[in-house]
Amino acid sequence: MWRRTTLLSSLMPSSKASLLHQMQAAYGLKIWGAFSTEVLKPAKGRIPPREKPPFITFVLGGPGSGKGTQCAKIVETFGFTHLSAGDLLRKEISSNSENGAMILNMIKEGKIVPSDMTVKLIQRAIESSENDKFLIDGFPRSEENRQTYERIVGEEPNVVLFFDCPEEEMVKRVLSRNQGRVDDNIDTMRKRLEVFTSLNLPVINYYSEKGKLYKIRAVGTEDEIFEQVHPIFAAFEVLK
Ligand SMILES: Nc1ncnc2c1ncn2[C@@H]1O[C@H](COP(=O)(O)OP(=O)(O)O)[C@@H](O)[C@H]1O
Ligand SMILES: Nc1ccn([C@H]2C[C@H](O)[C@@H](COP(=O)(O)OP(=O)(O)O)O2)c(=O)n1
Ligand SMILES: [Mg+2]
Repeated sequence: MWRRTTLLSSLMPSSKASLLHQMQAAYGLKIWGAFSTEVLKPAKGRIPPREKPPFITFVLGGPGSGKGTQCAKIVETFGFTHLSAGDLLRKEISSNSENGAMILNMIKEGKIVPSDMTVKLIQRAIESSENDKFLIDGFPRSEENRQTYERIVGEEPNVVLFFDCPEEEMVKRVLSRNQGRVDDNIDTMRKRLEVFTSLNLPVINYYSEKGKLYKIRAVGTEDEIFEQVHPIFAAFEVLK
C-alpha cells in the first residue's frame, strides 16, 4: 500500500546523476522544473513498497488545544514526522492549486474540507517520506474524514491522542496565536468549536470505544502537558 518517492538522480547511473547535478547547479530551477513532474510522482514499479506499515498517530483536540505545540515536542523526543492537516491545506492555498479558493473559503467559515482532498495530501506526504512514524495532526476531524482515510489508505492508526482543553482556554489561546491565520478570529472560532463538538467528538468516542484513545488534560504549561504525553510513546518498544 505504501510507496516511497525517490530523487530522479538516484534512479540514474552515477555519471548521468552527476551531470544532472551540474546542470541543476548551472541552471537552477529551470532544469529542476523540467524534471519536476517525474520527480514528485511516486515512481511506479521502481520503488519497493514499505516493508511494514508506518506507525501512525492521530492527534486530536479542539482549535487551540495545543496539538501543534505538543507535536513539535514529540518530534524532538521520538523522531516522528509531523503532518498537520491544516498546514497541508494551507500549502494548497498558497500554491494556487485549483482547489485553493474553495479550501480558503471553507477554512474561513470553520468548515471541514472534503475528505478525499485532505486524505490525498496526507497520503502523498507519507509516501514521499522515508520516515516510518508520523503524527497526523488535526485529522480525522469528522467520521467522514475517518472513513475516507480507512477507505483510501486502509490502515488503522496505532495511537490516537486527544488534547482535552476547556473552551474558554482554547478561545484565549487562538485569539493570541498571532500567526496571521484567517481563522483566528472570534467569529470563525465560534463556528469551529461547534464543528468540533458535532463532528470531531464522535470520532474521539469511536477511538475511545476501540481502546486506542489517550486523553490528555491539556491545561498547564507546555512541559506539564508533555509529561502526560511522554509515557504514552515511551511504552512502545518499536519507537525505541
Ligand atoms: N500549554 C499551553 N499554555 C498556553 N498557551 C499554549 C499552550 N500550548 C500552546 N499554547 C499556545 O496556544 C496557541 C495554540 O496552540 P497550537 O499548538 O497552535 O494549538 P492547535 O494546533 O491545537 O490549534 C499557540 O499560540 C501556542 O503557542
Ligand atoms: N482534517 C482537517 C483539518 C483541517 N481542516 C481545515 C478546517 C480547520 O478549521 C482548518 C485549520 O485546521 P488546523 O488543524 O490547522 O487548526 P488548529 O491547529 O486546530 O487551530 O483547516 C479540515 O478541513 N480538515
Ligand atoms: Mg494546529
